[in-house]
Amino acid sequence: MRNPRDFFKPLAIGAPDPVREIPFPPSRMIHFLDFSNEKMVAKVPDIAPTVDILLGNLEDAVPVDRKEAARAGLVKVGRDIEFGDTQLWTRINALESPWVLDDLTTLVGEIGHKLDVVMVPKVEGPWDIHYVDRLLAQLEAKAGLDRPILVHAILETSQGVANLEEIAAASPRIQGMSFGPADLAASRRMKTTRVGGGHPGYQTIADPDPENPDAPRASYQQDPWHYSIARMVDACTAVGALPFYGPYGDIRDLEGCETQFRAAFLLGCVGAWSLHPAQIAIAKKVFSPDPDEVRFAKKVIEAIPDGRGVHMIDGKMQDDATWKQCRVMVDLAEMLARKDPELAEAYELEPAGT
Ligand SMILES: CC(C)(COP(=O)(O)OP(=O)(O)OC[C@H]1O[C@@H](n2cnc3c(N)ncnc32)[C@H](O)[C@@H]1OP(=O)(O)O)[C@@H](O)C(=O)NCCC(=O)NCCSC(=O)C[C@H](O)C(=O)O
Ligand SMILES: [Mg+2]
Repeated sequence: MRNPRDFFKPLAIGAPDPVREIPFPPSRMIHFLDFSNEKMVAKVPDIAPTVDILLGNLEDAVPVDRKEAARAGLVKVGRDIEFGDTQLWTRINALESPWVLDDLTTLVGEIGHKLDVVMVPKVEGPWDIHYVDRLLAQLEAKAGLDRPILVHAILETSQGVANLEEIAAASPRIQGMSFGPADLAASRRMKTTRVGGGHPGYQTIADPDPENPDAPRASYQQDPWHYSIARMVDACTAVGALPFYGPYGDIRDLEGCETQFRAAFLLGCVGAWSLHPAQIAIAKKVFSPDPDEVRFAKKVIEAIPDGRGVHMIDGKMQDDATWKQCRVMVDLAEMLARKDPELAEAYELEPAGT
């Protein structure tokens, strides 16, 4: 095991110091784009200001014969476009693939100063993060970067989920995690062909009524991703990293997407992937707290300035712990209000610059 005293030392001579705190700017949606797709690229100037994170996807969904074009397209966009406060991420090819070395060397060398986070697919254990960590340090030193590029791990295999605590703690670069429900379902031999979301086959059923055994029994669809999301949230927040829900593949099912995103938000995720422009507004709505909840949280904080003792507010018991819950809500609202004047108004908070 590495000497714990060295955890925050750069892994290459001349590489920037690792961050001590993971930055948490607005991160409600990671919008996926294939930069070899001309139609999508044409939409970048309009889409970039509307999303919190724009991601150049190089991995699955990019055909093999367009891998290099997707990488070159991302380099061009990274060079040509100023993103303001929109983060620029990439999803590199899998570590076992023939493209990943060129992905990292090209992107860090050409647009490393613009790149905030590298998403690494199919991470199986801390050893995958250690590999990327050292390589990024070498490339950052070579490129003369003055801030480190962070790493986001995608959990897409049962081994990755089994090791997620070790993955989260593997490097100070770990920005956060998402899970890839399609790859993960395949790895676990789950019997679903869907990309995230629920399944009508995953149900609980009420007991038969002894008085009326032939009566229809109430049955409810369950969330097959609950366990994975909850574990990921704990692993990430335990190390100060950010958990995200992954993709919702049924693009036309906007209600299903909203419901899945909201369940993840409630459990602690800060955002989700958007695969199509229609999912951007959903993520924005779901991962921005509800104005009524923010109003109530502000009321609690104003009524209990020191966050101590027990109080009744609107018929509900409030104490030190509920005060912290309210702080989570208001801190998020304040952070989003600094970016979005409409939200600032909805939350009755001061927008940025006032
Ligand atoms: C899913 C799509 C293939 C759907 O595309 P399309 O059929 O073209 O949809 P529309 O006709 O409704 O599109 C309308 C216009 O919008 C443009 N468009 C579509 N998607 C995007 C986008 N993401 N960003 C910007 N613009 C977009 C279309 O080009 C149309 O333009 P125009 O004709 O000029 O009006 C497509 O949305 C898509 O490819 N999305 C990204 C898919 C992706 O990235 N997949 C990988 C991530 S999910 C994954 O990897 C699984 C995971 O790893 C796991 O294991 O679970
Ligand atoms: Mg996948």
